Amino acid sequence: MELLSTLTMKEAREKLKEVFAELALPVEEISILKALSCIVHEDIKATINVPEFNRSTVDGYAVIAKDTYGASEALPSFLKSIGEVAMGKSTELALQSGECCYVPTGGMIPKNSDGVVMIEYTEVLEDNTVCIQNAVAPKENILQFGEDISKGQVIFKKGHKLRPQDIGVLAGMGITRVKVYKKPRVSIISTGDEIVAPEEEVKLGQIKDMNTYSLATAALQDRCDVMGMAVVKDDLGALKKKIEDFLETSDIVLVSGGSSMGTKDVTKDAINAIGDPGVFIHGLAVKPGKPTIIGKVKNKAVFGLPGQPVSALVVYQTLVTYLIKNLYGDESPVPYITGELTVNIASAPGREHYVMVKISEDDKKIVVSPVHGKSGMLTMMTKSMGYVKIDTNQEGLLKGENVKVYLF
Ligand SMILES: Nc1nc2c(c(=O)[nH]1)N[C@H]1C(S)=C(S)[C@@H](COP(=O)(O)OP(=O)(O)OC[C@H]3O[C@@H](n4cnc5c(N)ncnc54)[C@H](O)[C@@H]3O)O[C@H]1N2
Ligand code: MOO
Repeated sequence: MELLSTLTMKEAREKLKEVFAELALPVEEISILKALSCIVHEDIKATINVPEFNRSTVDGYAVIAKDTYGASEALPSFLKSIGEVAMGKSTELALQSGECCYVPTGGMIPKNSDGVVMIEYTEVLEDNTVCIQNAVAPKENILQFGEDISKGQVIFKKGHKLRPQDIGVLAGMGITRVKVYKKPRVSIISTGDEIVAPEEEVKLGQIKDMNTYSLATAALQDRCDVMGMAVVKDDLGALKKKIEDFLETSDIVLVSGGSSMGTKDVTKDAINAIGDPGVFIHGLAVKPGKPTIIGKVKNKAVFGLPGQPVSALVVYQTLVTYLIKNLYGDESPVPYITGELTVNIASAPGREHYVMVKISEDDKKIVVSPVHGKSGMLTMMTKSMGYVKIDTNQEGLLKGENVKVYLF
């Protein structure tokens, strides 16, 4: 009997990157309001300086810093006010030594001024004299020309994922449209004679479909367009036909179930029957997720994920997300936090082991404890906040050890 090959996760990722190196996503130009979480397709350079003029960061009096040295409540400096800067207006005012000028927060600093004293440290006396009760250093309370963004500087590199603050910066430079990668199109099939749709009645021996839904929403979370979802019986012809249909509109097809070596496990044959090169990985040295299949047909990716709901989602997160990020050129690491293990966790060497864990705060420490269960129990994942990785050759982790928890 043909046995599963057992590539390590690292080897599988390298292979995935190599095989799908040509599978580039198309690019589109969209409004920045639609671009949240989109991946920037080319370096974006600043088109202007921000700010474009020296700007006060407080309400107060623009001064020549030297004129305020040593000033305090007990021993103030007295400066002559030469006027006021209006918000949103340019000013021609210029300070001479011994002079000051009122500026609102965000207002333009008059010529020769190099500091602003906050209004609460000043008092206006008669004859436009202002009593200054606090000293300021040069550049204090001023946002300098180009200090935030300087024209020509690369502000977002190709591959950057846009967040709300990034969208704000683009708007601040007058860039209202950006070139980003189009979303990858993903379709999902669950196979199994026992699987019924969630809204249908189950007979004894049948189960309601979880995987189509958990995988579709995982793909949405990865900013994919979900093109199709279907449940198919364990039938080679029917599965082949459904995969082919979905390949017409999708970049990636996910099949859950039928990935193992049972007589009814037809996913591998269905992928191979569609075309070359077909399946190039069957079996990973990971737990859960051992009977994973990966194939390439019609220059697109087809994954055969294990049917067990936890295994399907873990393989999705460790491999499918990896491919999607690669298509985007998104090199951001998987977010993790570190914490201290509350118990020993055993692991059989030979497979990289992903252990679902809970995180809590105890005595100002982050503590990590395993959530027990089997890969058929999806609630094991709903009770978890992430997973801890035990390397292939490690026999386990020890209580008190600091571990990385990859969050999901
Ligand atoms: N002789 C061997 N048997 C098994 C091996 C092996 O290496 N040798 N591997 C085991 C591991 S590990 C896993 S994981 C499973 C994966 O098998 P399949 O991918 O073929 O999955 P199925 O047999 O179709 O289903 C497994 C399990 O999950 C339930 N399931 C399937 N699809 C769904 C769905 N859409 N929603 C909810 N639950 C689903 C299904 O009813 C089964 O209970 O193989 C082991 N066996
Ligand atoms: O290793 Mo399988 O993928 O969990 O039960």
